[in-house]
Amino acid sequence: MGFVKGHGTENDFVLLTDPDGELDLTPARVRALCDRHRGLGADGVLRVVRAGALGEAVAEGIAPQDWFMDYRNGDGSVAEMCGNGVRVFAHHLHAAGLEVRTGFVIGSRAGARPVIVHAAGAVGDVIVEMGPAREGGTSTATVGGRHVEGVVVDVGNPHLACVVDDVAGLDLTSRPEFDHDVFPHGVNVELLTPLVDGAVDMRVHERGVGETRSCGTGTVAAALAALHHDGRSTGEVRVHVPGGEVLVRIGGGRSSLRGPSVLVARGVLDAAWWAAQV
Ligand SMILES: N[C@@H](CCC[C@H](N)C(=O)O)C(=O)O
Repeated sequence: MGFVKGHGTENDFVLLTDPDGELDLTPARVRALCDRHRGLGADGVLRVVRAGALGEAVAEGIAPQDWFMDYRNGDGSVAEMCGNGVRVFAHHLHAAGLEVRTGFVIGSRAGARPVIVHAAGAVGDVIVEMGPAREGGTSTATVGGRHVEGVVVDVGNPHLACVVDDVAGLDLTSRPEFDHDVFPHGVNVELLTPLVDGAVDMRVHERGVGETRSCGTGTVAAALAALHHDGRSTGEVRVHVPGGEVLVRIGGGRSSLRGPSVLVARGVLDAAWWAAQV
């Protein structure tokens, strides 16, 4: 079976192209692929499948012939959406000749995500319409022993985006403690600086992964929290993450994410190794 390895601002993925949905992608196989010692190493897996090939019902705005991003976290869990993943997914579709249009829809469990591919060369450049970023009040978490407060944001997946004064100093080695009544299915926790000259610095602890070098949906949540902290509800924010920079726009009940994508390698999984990972 062929694979592609890629990343978006160093949030890295293994892509498995499975148009007809034939792959038995078990949690154990996802964990093995993502393991940085016994597998290829990645934060998550993107299965590239036609929406119509999925047994599950897909959301409004997604046609059976659309490509669907079946996203899995490195721990094997399923997540609704991945903003960096969508950009890498779109880049891969172009590079593999599976899509020739520059503007098209990618399906996700959070709904249809229209993309525009501005470049699909060595470094891709993709804008994703991320849908509404819904604010749901405030909540708290404990991060490395420190109490933090943040904005609850639904970007299709759950986030707690916290403006703090020392992003670099907080310990994200272990999973933040959070309010399970507010986040019954877990949460991605972002730490960010206040908005200065239209930009913030952000770090993230991702549900199902750990600290990663970027999280696209997290940057949208962070932009909303930064604007909120600045007394605004709309605007454009450059989000600096350890793995690079993305641009988020929020306004008119919608959000968009623009950023790079890199396809690193193409290869073939060993059939015996794959069969042993059940
Ligand atoms: N890295 C992704 C988000 C992946 C899913 C997340 N860990 C979750 O469980 O919700 C992104 O770029 O958005």
